[in-house]
Amino acid sequence: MKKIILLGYMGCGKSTIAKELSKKLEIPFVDLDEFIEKKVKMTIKTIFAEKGEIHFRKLEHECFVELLHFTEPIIIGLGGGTPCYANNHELLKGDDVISVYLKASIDTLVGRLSLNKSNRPLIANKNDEEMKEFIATHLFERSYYYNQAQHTVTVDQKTIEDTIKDILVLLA
Ligand SMILES: Nc1ncnc2c1ncn2[C@@H]1O[C@H](COP(=O)(O)OP(=O)(O)OP(=O)(O)O)[C@@H](O)[C@H]1O
Ligand SMILES: O=C(O)C1=C[C@@H](O)[C@@H](O)[C@H](O)C1
Ligand SMILES: [Mg+2]
Repeated sequence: MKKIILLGYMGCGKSTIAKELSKKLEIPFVDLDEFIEKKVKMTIKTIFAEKGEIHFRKLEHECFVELLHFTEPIIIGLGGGTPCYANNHELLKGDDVISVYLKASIDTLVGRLSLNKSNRPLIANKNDEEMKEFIATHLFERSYYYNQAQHTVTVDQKTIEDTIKDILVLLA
């Protein structure tokens, strides 16, 4: 069984969808952000604050490669920025992986992230208006990398179940 990789902007639902998909397929789920946190025994927030983003991106790449070397099937939920650094987008195209971009509109992302931003260092200090502008620009810059995924599933106005169904169709 190939490794399933879910990717997309912060708040698109990678962790949520991966957890549910993991239950359905009975394949373990590894969240890259959590894998990094366990490995270095620091939260992402603290890594950014104390070591800086460049250090985080290096760690993120190393951990992503480590997960791809696991021999057993796994579902990997990437960090929001993972495909956009260290040529990680090239790793989305291998024969041994199925990569799925969970595509969310700016409004969907702002709606979800405004409720829960304190642990997301890139947006933690922004109000809703600033966040909308930031996400619009950032999503535009990142789309090239997200679009390197083998598949795209749109998540706007869909329940978690709807999105899972769309992914299962791709995997069938
Ligand atoms: N299909 C959905 N419908 C409604 N809410 C959702 C859906 N998917 C996720 N959410 C909600 O959106 C929020 C963000 O989801 P989640 O944390 O899974 O995103 P993420 O892509 O893993 O973000 P990050 O990159 O920051 O880790 C959560 O509060 C979650 O409950
Ligand atoms: O979009 C990003 O660059 C990030 C998303 C999160 O998943 C974390 O990996 C971190 O907060 C950076
Ligand atoms: Mg997540």
